[in-house]
Amino acid sequence: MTKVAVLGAGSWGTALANTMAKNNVVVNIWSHRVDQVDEINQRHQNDHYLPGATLSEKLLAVADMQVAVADADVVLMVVPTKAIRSVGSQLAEVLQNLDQQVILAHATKGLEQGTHLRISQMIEEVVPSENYSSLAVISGPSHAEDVIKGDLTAVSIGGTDEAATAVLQKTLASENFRPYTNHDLLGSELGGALKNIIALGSGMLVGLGYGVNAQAALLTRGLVEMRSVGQKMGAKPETFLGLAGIGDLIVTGMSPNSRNYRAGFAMGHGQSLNQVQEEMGMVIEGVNTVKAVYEYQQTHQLDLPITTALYQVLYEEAQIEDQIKLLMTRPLKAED
Ligand SMILES: NC(=O)C1=CN([C@@H]2O[C@H](COP(=O)(O)OP(=O)(O)OC[C@H]3O[C@@H](n4cnc5c(N)ncnc54)[C@H](O)[C@@H]3O)[C@@H](O)[C@H]2O)C=CC1
Ligand SMILES: O=C(CO)COP(=O)(O)O
Repeated sequence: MTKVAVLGAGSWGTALANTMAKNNVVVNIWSHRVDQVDEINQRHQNDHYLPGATLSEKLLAVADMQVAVADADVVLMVVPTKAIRSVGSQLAEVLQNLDQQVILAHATKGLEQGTHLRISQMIEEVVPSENYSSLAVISGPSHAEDVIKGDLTAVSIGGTDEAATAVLQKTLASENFRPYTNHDLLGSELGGALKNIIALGSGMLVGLGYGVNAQAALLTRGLVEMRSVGQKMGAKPETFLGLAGIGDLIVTGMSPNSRNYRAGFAMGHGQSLNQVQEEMGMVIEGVNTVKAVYEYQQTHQLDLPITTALYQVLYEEAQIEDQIKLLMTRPLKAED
């Protein structure tokens, strides 16, 4: 029987671990917080992150990473981007101590500040290659809040090792949860990271009172920006037409369950970024990703007007309405 260690017990780590536990996969979920470990094991809840949800009694939470990872076939990292290096370094030590090799996967959607690296590139820098047989990503349209309720969901699992992505697929698949595999790890990671930028903008539009025409325009032109960044970084353009691209853009850009959309919505209503971040209590990945992509475009001859507008709002105190006006009155051009 497959054993999986999920590292990170926020909303997404918990929802994925719970999906696997309900499939009779042996799952240990690691959290660095003992109170959270107790809450999951004793009350089968993780109330801060998934209020009202009852978790599978088969899901075991563990505070010691070495205990969680021992004998695991798969390690799935689901912490925010800014924690990937530190959790990855702890994992490296554990795998070295255990002299163990695993299938290594992650479900994190961001880019590193400063380096603009993808998550798998950061993992490669901190975990010795002898400790994992392959790397994969779980991406696609999947809010934890909907998955935990059993709402129908399809995700994509990107990775070049078909045997490994098939193992992940099997651990997650159910009548309600349908994972597809693909070979484009890079594009699947980027789709998940880049759509958060556009979701922030979509929330802002709705917060300001604009309608679905405006949202459709933003999401469609946003997809063009996602694809240009993706192509520049080496992704397959067709990945952006799949679950990890347009699929995730739709769910995150339209649903109030999205943290990025909600953050944008609150800013559209006049709240400051600081207020929004304090009140959310969960990671809003798009805020850092906007900065990483804005910086990347400066050195890579890209034209990303939506990303630039959002950077101005989030980092240069520009007014959202002024940026919308600038976007709408740019020189007219062909749709390419
Ligand atoms: N929430 C969702 O529906 C989805 C989230 N994701 C992605 O999954 C990643 C995680 O997101 P969420 O679960 O929503 O985040 P979250 O904010 O709900 O939880 C993050 C978890 O990571 C832990 N953590 C933070 N820093 C840590 C550190 N230094 N060491 C150890 N643990 C640490 C926190 O204690 C918490 O348990 C993000 O990249 C997000 O974009 C992807 C798909 C769906
Ligand atoms: O990636 C997600 C859904 O697929 C989650 O997005 P948020 O982080 O905006 O909630």
